Amino acid sequence: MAAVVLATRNKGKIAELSQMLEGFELEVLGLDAFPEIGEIEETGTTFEENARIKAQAVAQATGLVAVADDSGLEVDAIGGAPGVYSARYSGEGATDARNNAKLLGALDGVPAERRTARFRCVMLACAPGGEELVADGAWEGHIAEAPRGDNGFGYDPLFVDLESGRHSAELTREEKNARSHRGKALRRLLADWPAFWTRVGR
Ligand SMILES: O=c1[nH]c(=O)c2ncn([C@@H]3O[C@H](COP(=O)(O)OP(=O)(O)OP(=O)(O)O)[C@@H](O)[C@H]3O)c2[nH]1
Ligand SMILES: [Mg+2]
Repeated sequence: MAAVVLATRNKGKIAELSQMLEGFELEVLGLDAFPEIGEIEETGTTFEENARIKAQAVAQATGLVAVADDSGLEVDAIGGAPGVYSARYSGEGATDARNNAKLLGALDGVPAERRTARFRCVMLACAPGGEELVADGAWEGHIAEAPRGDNGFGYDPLFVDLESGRHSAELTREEKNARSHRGKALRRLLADWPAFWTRVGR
């Protein structure tokens, strides 16, 4: 069976992507199968640049097609922050809890109608020869005043889905994948996957 490696160490992403890739004729490997690959520094200034950095590094190190996801939260009232810095928003040793606390502090006093936000994701596949396939997705919502729900990861307890009014962390994995930035990006990537796979000679 054809193999791809997910170029991420984020367990939340791996769980969501693995579920969506079930049923495809693909062996999906994680970075834990390649302990020799160290930390990959995300030096880009856009989601696409960072996705490319991660996918290229892993494709070159493994000789396999690698799929990277670079994603983040854009909050309008604070100029689109934390954006590409979402994972590192609260600085050195950032955790989801500290990132969420910092975000609530930054939005202190901002009324509900100005708390609009969206998640963005760029999904990028890279072959060892450098050929690539890119897709993106966005998910509109707003930032609540207090967390709710236990599912998901990152800012999911604070992010409210525009359509359903539910916090992302209240959605099941299936419900989140059906509407999320990551779900949209992956479905777009998979639409062009057969042609890409032929092009890279797999
Ligand atoms: O509540 C959330 N629900 C989501 O669905 C989601 N998607 C992204 N994010 C945030 O954006 C960062 C990505 O940064 P990121 O793309 O660099 O990933 P990461 O550093 O966590 O792992 P890696 O893939 O780089 O190894 C993450 O850590 C989160 O803070 C999310 N938060
Ligand atoms: Mg990262």
